[in-house]
Amino acid sequence: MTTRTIERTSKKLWFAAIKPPMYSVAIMPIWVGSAVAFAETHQFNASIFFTFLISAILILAWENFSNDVFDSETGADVNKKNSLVNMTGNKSLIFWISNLCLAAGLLGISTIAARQQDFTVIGLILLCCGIGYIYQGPPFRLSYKGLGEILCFFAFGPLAFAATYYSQTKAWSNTSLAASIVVGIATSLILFCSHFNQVKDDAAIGKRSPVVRLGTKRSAQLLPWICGSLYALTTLFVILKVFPVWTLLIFLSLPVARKLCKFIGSQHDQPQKLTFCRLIAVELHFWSGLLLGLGFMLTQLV
Ligand SMILES: C/C(=C\COP(=O)(O)OP(=O)(O)O)CCC[C@H](C)CCC[C@H](C)CCCC(C)C
Ligand SMILES: O=C(O)C1=CC(=O)c2ccccc2C1=O
Repeated sequence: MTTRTIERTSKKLWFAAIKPPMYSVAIMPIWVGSAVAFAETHQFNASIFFTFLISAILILAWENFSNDVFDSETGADVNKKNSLVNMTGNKSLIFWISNLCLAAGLLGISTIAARQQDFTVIGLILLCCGIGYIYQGPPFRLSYKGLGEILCFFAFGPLAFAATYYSQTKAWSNTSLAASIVVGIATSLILFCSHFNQVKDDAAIGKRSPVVRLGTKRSAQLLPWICGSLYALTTLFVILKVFPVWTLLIFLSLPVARKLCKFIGSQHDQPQKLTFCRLIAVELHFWSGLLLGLGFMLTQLV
């Protein structure tokens, strides 16, 4: 191997370890939640929005860095080249960087609570962090029992949306709750898809992810239903007048949903080919969230 090839491979490995595209899962609840708040109240506090955004990214960095730390203790990541612990060989460094990210993220959220003189937002985010911990940390490790997708739904759906909406308005909203269901499902879908290429390693260490439990064929058959639910729920909420008609813009993300179902459906039994299927799921989450939020913004702007 030439020095350039080594450099390129190492860059790719760091990119896969830090996973920049994945951070859209922290951004979307804040974007859509704030868009719902703007559509309903015409209020938008940019400084709260950006403080929340940066804090959420830092909290997700904690979740991901500590995931590599905890997985290094169970053997889940023995074959994972892009684990930060495997790459640096320094578990305690990654552990302390993750804790630093958590502390900085929570500090940011605390400044929002202090400005509002109200502990609701920090309370909700602490609940999200608790969910993040029981997902992967000892003695719980609920992801090993196949409960990750449900936890993920609540953290990135109802809880993150309630915190975002409350940070902008100091109130609650049924529309925000409905939007959180759509975004929560899209987020859990990413986690579900990320289990296809790990199915053998997961089964070997007794990690009962939904794909291990159901098998890759039945899991792939479920995908069109999960993707379809994003569009069916949005249409239902528009018919019930919970969502404005502009939110039907979400249908523009349908080709990405189709690409995801086709890609996994045709090679569900070849896990080595599915390493990047989570990126298509991230793409679907990104476009569906962006368009849904835009739909809410347009009701005020047009
Ligand atoms: C770390 C997560 C998935 C990776 O899991 P896995 O071990 O299967 O994958 P690897 O192969 O990469 O090892 C995501 C877990 C999500 C968790 C259920 C909920 C996290 C909540 C966040 C802390 C909340 C951030 C919300 C924000 C909007 C404030
Ligand atoms: O590494 C991963 O596979 C994931 C990381 C992550 O932060 C996340 C967040 C929300 C849903 C899924 C995922 C992942 O799959």
